[in-house]
Amino acid sequence: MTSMTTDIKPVAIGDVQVGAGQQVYVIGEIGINHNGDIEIAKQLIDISAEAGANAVKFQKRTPDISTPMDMRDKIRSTPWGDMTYLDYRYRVEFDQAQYKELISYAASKGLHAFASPWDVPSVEFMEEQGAVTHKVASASVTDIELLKALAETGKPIILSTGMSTIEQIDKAVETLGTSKLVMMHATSTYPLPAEEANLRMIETLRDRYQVPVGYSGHERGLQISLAAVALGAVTVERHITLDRTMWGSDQASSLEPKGFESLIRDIRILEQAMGDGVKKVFPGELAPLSRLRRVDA
Ligand SMILES: C=C(OP(=O)(O)O)C(=O)O
Repeated sequence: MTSMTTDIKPVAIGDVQVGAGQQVYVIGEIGINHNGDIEIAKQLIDISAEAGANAVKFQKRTPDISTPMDMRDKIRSTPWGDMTYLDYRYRVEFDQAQYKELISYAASKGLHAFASPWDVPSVEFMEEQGAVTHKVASASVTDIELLKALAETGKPIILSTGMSTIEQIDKAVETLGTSKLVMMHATSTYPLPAEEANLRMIETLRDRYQVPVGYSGHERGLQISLAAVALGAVTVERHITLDRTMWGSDQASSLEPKGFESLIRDIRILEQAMGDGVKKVFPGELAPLSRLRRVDA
């Protein structure tokens, strides 16, 4: 258990409380690293369950709406041949039946499964799936129409804050409300260089909005995510992949199975190690005390 105690109340995500004093809610971000292949998605769910994660996450798009106009006709080389960016976006989407299968597969492994919907129909899509929560991707912070649709679901919302100004975040929080909000500090550089991590934002966001704050990381390695936990991050999300050399834009800045497992192992150790900040003499110190201390006071 983490020990950072504040007055900020935890937020219930399904059957799990997310907040200070609770287990860190670790999310394996599958995103689009499945490359449209349901078997890869299932393997990434298996990996998350074996690593001890709490949830897996997908990205859900209606490509006709969520793909920026100037990107649509650009030609992209893909494992399925050259195609427009818009066609590629369709190629990596799952349909309702596939999501149903993935969400129940995740549930059978004890994991929540949800998505960041990138447009209003995708909110409806994930609502039909009965998702326990929805995430706002950093790219969507300024999409007020989307945020309103998310607020209307009444579900807890996880708001990421990369590529955004504090004024844009203020407006997003105003639209979403704070009663069921978990925020995530993020910097959307892929991969994230340490000097852009700005982890002290975790405290800034917590103080400013008085909601639980986590961390969505895009760095290589584990140190920055672990430091985020030491600074009180209540949730950690990392992209995961079967193999960093696989085709796809997020694969290189993702964690492979062993890395994700090490990350969660170390997060669970940190939860215990942070303590409560109240000075005490621990039982393990008594023998060294009697052996080493010369003057008793
Ligand atoms: C891109 C996403 O998240 P983040 O902004 O936290 O990286 C996402 O959740 O789809």
